[in-house]
Amino acid sequence: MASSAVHPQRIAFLGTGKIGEALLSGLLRAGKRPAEVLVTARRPERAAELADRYGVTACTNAEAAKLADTLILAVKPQDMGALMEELGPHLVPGRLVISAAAGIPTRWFEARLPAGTAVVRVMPNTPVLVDEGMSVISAGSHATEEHLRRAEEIFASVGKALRLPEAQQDAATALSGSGPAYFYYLVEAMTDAGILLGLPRQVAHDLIVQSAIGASVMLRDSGEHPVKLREAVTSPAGTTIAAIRELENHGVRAALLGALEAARDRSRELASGGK
Ligand SMILES: NC(=O)C1=CN([C@@H]2O[C@H](COP(=O)(O)OP(=O)(O)OC[C@H]3O[C@@H](n4cnc5c(N)ncnc54)[C@H](O)[C@@H]3O)[C@@H](O)[C@H]2O)C=CC1
Ligand SMILES: O=C(O)[C@@H]1CCC=N1
Repeated sequence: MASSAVHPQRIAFLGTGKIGEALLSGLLRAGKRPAEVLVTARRPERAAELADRYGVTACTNAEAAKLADTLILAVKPQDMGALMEELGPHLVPGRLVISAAAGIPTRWFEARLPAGTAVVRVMPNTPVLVDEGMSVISAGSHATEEHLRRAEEIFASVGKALRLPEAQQDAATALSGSGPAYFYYLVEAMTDAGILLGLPRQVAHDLIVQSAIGASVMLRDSGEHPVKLREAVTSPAGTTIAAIRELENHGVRAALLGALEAARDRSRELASGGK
């Protein structure tokens, strides 16, 4: 998925933690020149470490606001209010502001930035680290087609990028933003099950991870509905149906419906940078 077609513009990451660094590394892999990338962090040692590791330039939020054409905001929703206070007075008109924060709507940023600032809301996920990210992109009220294309160019360089109406961002956050965590959780639980069945931990891990990779590639490439793929594994009176009966008895399908609803609701609660 990585391409070398990233726009020759200066991009700043404000708050370069887990997702910020994942995006930064992906963008550099995709061909973005380190000289065109700025990073900020709360702790100066962290910014210096990133500058050292990636060859990018560490700076303050105020400097980033003046120097960068595109600012990618990747602090926690709870820290976004403080970041806006630092940025607002320094932001030069004409900049593109991309927020990766869960929950916070574009209108919240527009109310805190110079009038007319283009804001794009993006929900990426951590597989951007391996160029298999899923990023959902929505325009704020001053973002033009050109701004959306610039955001798409950044996120499509590290996986898939999909435009959706902003009203669907909280749902997308529950599905793809948090999604990788659900799969890791399943792998962790199934590895424990392997240990219960007497396998060494590493063997159990390898069996489950390769099964997950095989199943993912089939889901992506076969064109078959997941039900069909599952039916092909489920032999009459066999082992798989015995396991599925247990999953149904424990309400795993209902638990997933409730879990994703809870994630969507939490995203909504974060709308005002809430606690
Ligand atoms: N981790 C994930 O999988 C995803 C996270 N997000 C969003 O990305 C944002 C960051 O999440 P994570 O990377 O998980 O959190 P994190 O805590 O790893 O990263 C946030 C970073 O921002 C820094 N920071 C806080 N205030 C700052 C300031 N004023 N100036 C400069 N740096 C500052 C923190 O020191 C920290 O390093 C959140 O808004 C989250 O909703 C979105 C998609 C996926
Ligand atoms: O857990 C969170 O709030 C962030 C947003 C999506 C994934 N991680």
